[in-house]
Amino acid sequence: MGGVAVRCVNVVQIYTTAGGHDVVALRGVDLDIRPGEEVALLGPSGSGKSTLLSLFGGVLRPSAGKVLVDGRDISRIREAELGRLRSGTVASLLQGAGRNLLPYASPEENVEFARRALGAAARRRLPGPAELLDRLGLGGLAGRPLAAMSGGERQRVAFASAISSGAGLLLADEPTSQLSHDDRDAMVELVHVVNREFGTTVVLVTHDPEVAARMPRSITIRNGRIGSEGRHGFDFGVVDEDGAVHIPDDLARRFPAGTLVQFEETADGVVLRPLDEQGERA
Ligand SMILES: Nc1ncnc2c1ncn2[C@@H]1O[C@H](COP(=O)(O)OP(=O)(O)OP(=O)(O)O)[C@@H](O)[C@H]1O
Repeated sequence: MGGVAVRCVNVVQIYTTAGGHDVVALRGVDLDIRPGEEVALLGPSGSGKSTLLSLFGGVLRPSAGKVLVDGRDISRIREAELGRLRSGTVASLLQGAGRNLLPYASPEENVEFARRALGAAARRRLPGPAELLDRLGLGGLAGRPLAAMSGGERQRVAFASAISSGAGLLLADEPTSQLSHDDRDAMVELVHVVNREFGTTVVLVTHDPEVAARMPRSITIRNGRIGSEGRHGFDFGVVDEDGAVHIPDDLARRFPAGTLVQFEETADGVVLRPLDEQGERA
């Protein structure tokens, strides 16, 4: 199946509300996600995470800048190609997706239903429902109607159905938010299994720091911009196009807005020193 790359170049997204007001949801996002990467998107409510997912999924076109999915510029491609991208390249898993499955059908029948639009060549190339469920470690659910399953089990079947058409990019919007701790952990493990088995690129929105910590890369969106990145348990600032770096929250409390700071290069790096009102070192 294989994963696809996602690239954002100075992406701006502006919504116009019914009242005619403009809301700037993204204010210049630069981002590269390599094929097969697993990325968590974090950030406060309203920071722009779902907007970014909608752009990656070809549901929105950016107001300015470029979004490239598998090398295709979604602001330029025609509607028909955008439709193919949405149904073939991208799989989306929404919150509570398990509720939207066929309740009296088995997992195999649900996966088969999700594959109904596939052509003959894709059917030959991709694993069938039973093999897919086995490879995802969900073979034990086979044959049981969904109505007899727990919410977590149904969500796992929804996950299998979402990726069954061979998408190279999986977009998951808070897929663990309504799950117990055990089901949440099983869902995160399923993300890793899909990534390992098929090389799928995964972008997962979450408010749960424990979920984010279990992804190899996490990106925090703040106020429509990339605020920081975490990799393998370490947090890093990200320099934007204007040379600005977002100060981590714990440091920002010590440097209220308007604080004068001096940058001093040392042998070890750069030191940031606050100045007092007289312009002297505080
Ligand atoms: N269709 C829309 N029309 C107008 N404004 C919108 C629309 N969709 C989102 N917004 C606004 O854009 C900004 C970013 O919203 P977005 O849903 O992307 O944030 P989010 O980080 O996903 O939030 P949450 O964690 O609450 O889901 C917010 O200010 C939101 O109110």
